Amino acid sequence: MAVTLDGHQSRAVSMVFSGMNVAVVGPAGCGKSETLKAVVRRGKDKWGEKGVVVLAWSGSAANLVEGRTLASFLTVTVGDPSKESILKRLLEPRNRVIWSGILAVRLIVIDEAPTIEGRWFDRLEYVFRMAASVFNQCLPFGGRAVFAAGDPLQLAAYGVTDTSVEVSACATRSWADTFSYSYGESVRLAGQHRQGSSDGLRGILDRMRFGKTTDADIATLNSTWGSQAEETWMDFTHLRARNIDAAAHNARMLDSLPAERFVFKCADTIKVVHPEQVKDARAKLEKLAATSVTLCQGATVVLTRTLSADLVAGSHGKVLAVNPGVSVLVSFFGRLTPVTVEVQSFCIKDALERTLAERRQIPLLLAWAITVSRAQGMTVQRVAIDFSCTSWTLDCLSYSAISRAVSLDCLRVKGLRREHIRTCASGLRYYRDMEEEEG
Ligand SMILES: Nc1ncnc2c1ncn2[C@@H]1O[C@H](COP(=O)(O)OP(=O)(O)OP(=O)(O)O)[C@@H](O)[C@H]1O
Repeated sequence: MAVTLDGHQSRAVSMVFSGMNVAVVGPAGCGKSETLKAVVRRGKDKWGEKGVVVLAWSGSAANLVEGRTLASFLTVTVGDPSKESILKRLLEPRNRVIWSGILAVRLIVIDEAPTIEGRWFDRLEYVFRMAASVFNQCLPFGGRAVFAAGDPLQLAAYGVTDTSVEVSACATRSWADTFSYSYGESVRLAGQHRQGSSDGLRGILDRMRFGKTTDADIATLNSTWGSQAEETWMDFTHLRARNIDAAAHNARMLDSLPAERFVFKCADTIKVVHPEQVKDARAKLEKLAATSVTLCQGATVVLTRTLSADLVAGSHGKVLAVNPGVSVLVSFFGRLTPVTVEVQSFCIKDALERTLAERRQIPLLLAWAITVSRAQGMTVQRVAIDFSCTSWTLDCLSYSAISRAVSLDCLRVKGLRREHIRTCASGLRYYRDMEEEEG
């Protein structure tokens, strides 16, 4: 069910339909993704399904908003081609139908935009600009409506740091052209919908975001772990910096359950033929759904795909029963009735929605622990983070992790030290420049 937007969210939506490009930014939980969903709904009402494209960098972020990855939209299945070579390929006669799909797009919607590398944002902008009439080629994205959402003070694109040559999408010239001057605006959302203000978590996060964490904040967060053994919080999701650490925790927890194990093995259909494309397709399928998922009764799982308006990707629950290879009965936290989750099809498609590769797999993963990257964009009802068990060197990683929680009550933190809290200079610069623009 759609939420009722607050004043800032509604204003951002109205701006898009009055002809402005809009980038909504703001802290975790201020409602950027909900605003994005409202823009998509209204855009589809106005321009139809084909008139709106929803994009994100990672498969998991795209899944959360029922969108596509940038690379699949641009039909780049291999390598790191230049914007000119992407355009050249799209203009080939064999890609005529894909090109006409791009021509039909009137609204481009991008979630978690700061996680996109600058060069990929430039490529997307260039392709859309070249797909416009010659009179509109001087306009960003060829004059199409553009809406982007994300927080430059959360996780940046992979490999993008303050000293790297590559920058995040929001530090590019094409971003500035799209969302400033007379074409658009960067809009800061001021609501806070994930964390209530009552128990102090919101204040702690506000300070952490700008590198102003106090010793008292660190002590408050570390005091949430208490003296209980972590095994007593079976419904808490542990967040880890790296896949390998999340997998190790899940394996340990699975071993502690006495129930019979069931392995869901994926079934792949690959429709591309070139060996490099096949390799790339397999790597992308792996990001959408695991090769094999081992489950048993009592396991904590996360849904990796939105099944209905009130059962969204990121929902956590406990396995009640397994129908091997077919379905899993899950009791999702906060729902009275268990849900049967069936094996689903995960596809990599080209710009015209033609399937390049398909993986059939159960849309569930063991979720005693997940990575912060996978959790980005999610609200996680109960979060546990042991900072002493993995490395937390990435900028903004600690903030991105802790901000998944809804309150101090629903958070367990251990081993947090000042050096774990890193902000990102380019993110700080983004907000400072915005303030200067706003006067
Ligand atoms: N206007 C609203 N009224 C009620 N709930 C809302 C509203 N806007 C957002 N929410 C809820 O608040 C939570 C956080 O919202 P959302 O995911 O849109 O925030 P976000 O800014 O995208 O967060 P993040 O930066 O972590 O991705 C979600 O559970 C969402 O449904």
